[in-house]
Amino acid sequence: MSDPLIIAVPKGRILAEAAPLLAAAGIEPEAAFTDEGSRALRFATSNPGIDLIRVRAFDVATFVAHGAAHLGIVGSDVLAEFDYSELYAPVDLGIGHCRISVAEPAAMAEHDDPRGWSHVRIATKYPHTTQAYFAARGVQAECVKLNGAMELAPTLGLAPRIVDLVSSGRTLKENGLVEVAVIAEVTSRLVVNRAAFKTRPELMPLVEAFRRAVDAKVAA
Ligand SMILES: Nc1ncnc2c1ncn2[C@@H]1O[C@H](COP(=O)(O)OP(=O)(O)OP(=O)(O)O)[C@@H](O)[C@H]1O
Ligand SMILES: O=P(O)(O)OC[C@H]1O[C@H](OP(=O)(O)OP(=O)(O)O)[C@H](O)[C@@H]1O
Repeated sequence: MSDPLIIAVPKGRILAEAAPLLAAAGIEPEAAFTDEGSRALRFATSNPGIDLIRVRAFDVATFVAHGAAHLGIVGSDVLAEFDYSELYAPVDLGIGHCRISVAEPAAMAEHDDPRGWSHVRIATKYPHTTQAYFAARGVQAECVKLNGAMELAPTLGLAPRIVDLVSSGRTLKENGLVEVAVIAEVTSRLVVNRAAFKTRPELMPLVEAFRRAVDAKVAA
């Protein structure tokens, strides 16, 4: 028998939305998987041919692209930032809905015209996405890379604008910022390592099981 298939799932907010989809696709992980207190990183499932690993959202793409995991669940924000050619993203899972946007202090937005920008300094976790977005508009973007709490950057003078994920808008509001442009809508995708897809025949029915689980959720 070949080694188990490894599915990489991000810890954090996606995990709660992903768990019912995994169950609907016939993957029942051991209880520790959804226990935030557990320090384990690899988990058995009801299927002896499938194990789950719980990693940081950005690392899901890295594990799958390098073939260390065969399948993964990852936000389209992460996929766009890395643009790994080894990843095939066949199913939009319809979870993790948000958008990636440009934001700035409310007072600045009152007399700011994005059409007049020629050079911008941006604090973000997404420097490639940011540069590509602005370059397509003829604007040079200088990025300051942060891993979180981007919203602090404008008031502390690190960068006047940020590019970050927005869902309810509450984080921006509570930090005195407003959204001035939407770069892209974001949902989580099922990703597969392209080489593994050719060599592991069990992957195709698994991808189809996820597709059916998403269709059933949409129809419900
Ligand atoms: N507010 C949100 N609403 C909906 N989906 C979100 C939201 N924020 C993030 N996401 C999605 O969830 C993924 C993981 O985000 P999360 O905030 O849990 O990670 P993180 O805290 O940045 O991760 P880490 O702690 O590993 O750095 C994102 O890549 C995105 O696709
Ligand atoms: O528009 P909202 O509904 O307020 O959501 C947006 C926030 O959600 C994400 O952060 P998260 O809560 O995952 O925390 P993080 O800073 O640890 O990534 C994102 O980075 C924003 O800060």
